[in-house]
Amino acid sequence: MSAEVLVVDGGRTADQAGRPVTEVAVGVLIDAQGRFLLTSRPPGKVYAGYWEFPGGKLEAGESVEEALRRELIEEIGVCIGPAHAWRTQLVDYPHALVRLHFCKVYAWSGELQMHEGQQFSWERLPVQCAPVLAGTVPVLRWLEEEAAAPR
Ligand SMILES: Nc1nc2c([nH]c(=O)n2[C@H]2C[C@H](O)[C@@H](COP(=O)(O)OP(=O)(O)OP(=O)(O)O)O2)c(=O)[nH]1
Repeated sequence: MSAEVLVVDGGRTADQAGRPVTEVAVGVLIDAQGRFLLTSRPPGKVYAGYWEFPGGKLEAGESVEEALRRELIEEIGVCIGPAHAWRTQLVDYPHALVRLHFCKVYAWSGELQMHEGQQFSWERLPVQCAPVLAGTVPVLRWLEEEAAAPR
């Protein structure tokens, strides 16, 4: 868990009093070869074309795992098995203050289908996709740290 706020695209202060936090469930899908899935943000969304891990906002009453399961069916056509809560990161964008709940996922069913016009790529470190969304960059660092010192 990171207590720090990552401030992106602007000089806002770290004082977030009164700003609503949007909760976001994010899946780090890891395949049998140790690769992880990145997808590009669809046309029409903020930061369109930037690469990220698939996921989306929690709806009212949903848990992170429920939201992630719904979002991945909607966005990439797969039904995930267990979502293992991994790290959280608070990110202050101009458009929103978001709390990203990153989960590792090792099992899913179905074939990848990009339902929103995204691109996808199975990646290893260092990633070949660019640009990577600012709120996604810390995840690559965490993966590097784990690769250097596996638990
Ligand atoms: N899915 C995802 N979102 C991320 C990552 N990193 C990061 O900063 N974000 C931010 C971008 C957005 O502000 C927010 C996700 O919101 P979104 O707009 O993609 O969610 P959504 O699919 O529910 O969108 P919508 O229903 O409003 O169209 O989280 C990441 O790795 N994956």
